[in-house]
This record gives sequence, structure tokens and C-alpha cells, in this order.
Amino acid sequence: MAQKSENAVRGAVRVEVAVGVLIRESDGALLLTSRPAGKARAGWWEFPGGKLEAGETVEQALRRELQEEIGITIDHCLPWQVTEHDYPHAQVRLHWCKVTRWQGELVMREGQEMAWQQLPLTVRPVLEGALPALQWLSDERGLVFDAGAYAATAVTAVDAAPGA
Ligand SMILES: Nc1nc2c([nH]c(=O)n2[C@H]2C[C@H](O)[C@@H](COP(=O)(O)OP(=O)(O)OP(=O)(O)O)O2)c(=O)[nH]1
Repeated sequence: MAQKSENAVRGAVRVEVAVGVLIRESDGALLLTSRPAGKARAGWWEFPGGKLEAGETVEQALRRELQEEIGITIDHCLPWQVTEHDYPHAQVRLHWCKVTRWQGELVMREGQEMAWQQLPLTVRPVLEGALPALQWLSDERGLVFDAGAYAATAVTAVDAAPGA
């Protein structure tokens, strides 16, 4: 509750975000992408997705974001979990969806990098807000999860970037 009132004082609005956990059918690999230049935490790794626009459902937003950012069209997403995370740049509510079927070839349209990854991931650092999903995926697969392995060694100035 303390956090809630502090946000209210600061006038912060929680940002609704649709996030897709793309799971490759052949081997269960997960798609991670790096955050493009110009966004807060540029270069950090995340699951693809983005903010809901007015009037959109989570599935609509995810379909639009994945078309815009990585060039694929999803058939369907399976709603999974909802989490919240507070960054210096934004307070987000993440609507997690699993996606196992899509059409089209992956094309990184915002200059991101992509990596199909098994657990534990080899890419890092990973956004703190994505760590719960890695925990659940590890639990599902009977693997040990170590959040500390994904941390940045230092906080960088991109935290202060606008428009996150
Ligand atoms: N896509 C994605 N966003 C995440 C994850 N974890 C996490 O904390 N976030 C946060 C980071 C950002 O504050 C927010 C997503 O906002 P964004 O700036 O990437 O959204 P967007 O693509 O719609 O950006 P824009 O149109 O405003 O440029 O959610 C994750 O795994 N994937």
C-alpha cells in the first residue's frame, strides 16, 4: 500500500504491457530479444511485447507488437500470468502470454538482436520484470533458477531515458 500511495503522490500511472513467451515447438527454446537503442534499458534482454494502446485487449496488443517489432503474426496466445514491476522509469503491469504458433519469418524491425534460448539463458542482463517468467519456466522444467545470474553488473544511465 505504501508503494501505491507513493505512486499516487508522484502521479505515476501503471503501464499495461502485453508480453509473449514464444516457445519453439521442436525443442522448447524461448525467444529473447534485446531492447532497441533509445528505449530505457537499451540492450537489456526481454521477451517480445509492448504497451497496450487504448481499447486494445492483451491479445490484440501482443499481435500488433509482434507484427511491428519482430514481423510475425500469432494465431493465438494463451494467457498465463500477470505481474507488476516498478522501475525508476515506469511502473508496469505485465500480462504474460504463451505463444506456440505463429506465421511468418522472424525479422527484427527495430534493430534488436534475437536469441533462441534454453534455460538457463546465456544472454544478459535481463530486465528484472522478466525474472518471474524465467522462474516459472524453470519450475515447469524442473530446473534451478538463479535470479542473480541475470543482473547487470552496474546500473547505467539508460535508466533515465524518456518514453519507456
Ligand atoms: N516487452 C517486454 N517488456 C518488459 C518485459 N519485462 C519488463 O519489465 N518489461 C517492461 C519494460 C518497459 O518498461 C515496458 C514495455 O515497454 P516498451 O517501451 O518496451 O513498450 P513499447 O514497445 O510499446 O514501446 P514504445 O512503443 O513506447 O516505444 O515493460 C519483458 O519481458 N518484455
